[in-house]
Amino acid sequence: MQQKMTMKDLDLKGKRVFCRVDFNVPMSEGKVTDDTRIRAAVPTIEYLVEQGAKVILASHLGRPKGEVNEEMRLAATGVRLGELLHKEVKSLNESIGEEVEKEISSMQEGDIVLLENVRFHAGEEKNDEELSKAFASLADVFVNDAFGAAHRAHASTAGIASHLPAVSGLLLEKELDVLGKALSEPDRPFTAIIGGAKVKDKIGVIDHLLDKVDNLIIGGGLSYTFIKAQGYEIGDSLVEEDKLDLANSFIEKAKQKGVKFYLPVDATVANEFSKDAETKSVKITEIPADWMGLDIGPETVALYSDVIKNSKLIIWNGPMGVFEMPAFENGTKSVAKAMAETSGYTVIGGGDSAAAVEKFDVAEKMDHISTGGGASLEFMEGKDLPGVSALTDK
Ligand SMILES: Nc1ncnc2c1ncn2[C@@H]1O[C@H](COP(=O)(O)OP(=O)(O)O)[C@@H](O)[C@H]1O
Ligand SMILES: O=C(OP(=O)(O)O)[C@H](O)COP(=O)(O)O
Repeated sequence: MQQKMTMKDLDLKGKRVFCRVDFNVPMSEGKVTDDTRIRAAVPTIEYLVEQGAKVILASHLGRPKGEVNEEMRLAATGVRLGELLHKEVKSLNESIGEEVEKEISSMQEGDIVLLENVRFHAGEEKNDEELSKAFASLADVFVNDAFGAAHRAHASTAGIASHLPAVSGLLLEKELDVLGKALSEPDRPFTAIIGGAKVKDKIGVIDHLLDKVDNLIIGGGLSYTFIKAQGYEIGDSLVEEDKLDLANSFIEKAKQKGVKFYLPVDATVANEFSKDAETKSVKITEIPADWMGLDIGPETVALYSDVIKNSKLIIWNGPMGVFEMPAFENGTKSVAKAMAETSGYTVIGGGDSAAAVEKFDVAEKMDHISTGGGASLEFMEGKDLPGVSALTDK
């Protein structure tokens, strides 16, 4: 990939810096309930402050569809950032316009303002030229540190980059570095674990990873499409009937490439989709007709844990079962534990897997937890990330 300019390539003293972060964090009753993404942006913000920049932070929160939504204001993230930095962060209630310009014109070096949710403007998600120019007019330099939104070609992630010197922030750089190295020069054996609910969302990533890995482990709801494709009864388990041929073609591709393709050998099945359902462990070839597979079974846990422990590099994306319900958390919890115990380099591909390692208290033991779910998936599919390609070439 073409090398992009970073913050370190520019003299930022006294410069107005429009820094796009991803503060799209979970909130409840107006408070931030998980500040991981805010903490992940701190090194970049501290660097900008140390360099004497005037720091103008911008982010989206939720999907307000181009309208002001009181529940999606960013002020609470500004409060949390202020606590983390021990420094004032001034939250504004607009992201463009006269008031914003006035605030910025009175900023001193090292000051920080946080613009309002950029998705309150319909032009943001449309990557509107006028809005991109309006953002650019507020600053001298654009820093993109929003890895979580790097797969979106929006006005504040990509559009603005055509109008200013555009460089990567430290978080964006680190994410690209870790994921990029993993895919281009992996330590072997290299294992990818793909779980979650839908095959259709993971087609690209499975296909691309089959060109790279030594072992591909499949778990979660999407495994039943593979099991059915192999001719077995899966009862009421999740299935995508139109993806059966594709599932078999992946198994075939793995064979041709010499990739070991692991499917569950047993499952925890339930008589209904409920936390209070009746459950039992069965061989994967013996799922009763009216039951559904909601987790991998104990033999699969042992098999997958063994592969994880014998790998030098492991990338994990997607839970092994319905881990939100205690009756079906064992597979995900055990994989998380095996990831914590392996001496291999462990990478968590954001989203639900990141939530799972937090939930099972092993986040500290992972080598890299990506702040982007969709973004890391698209990266692992080999796709171009618009928030990165829009940056200025070195
Ligand atoms: N066996 C299963 N049956 C139904 N849902 C499952 C199963 N295993 C995992 N899930 C669900 O998949 C969801 C996570 O999917 P996610 O990783 O976001 O990817 P996807 O894009 O495939 O939905 C979780 O909410 C989890 O409960
Ligand atoms: O939370 C995000 O995506 P993710 O859950 O896939 O990591 C990003 O902030 C992007 O948000 P979006 O999917 O509304 O564009």
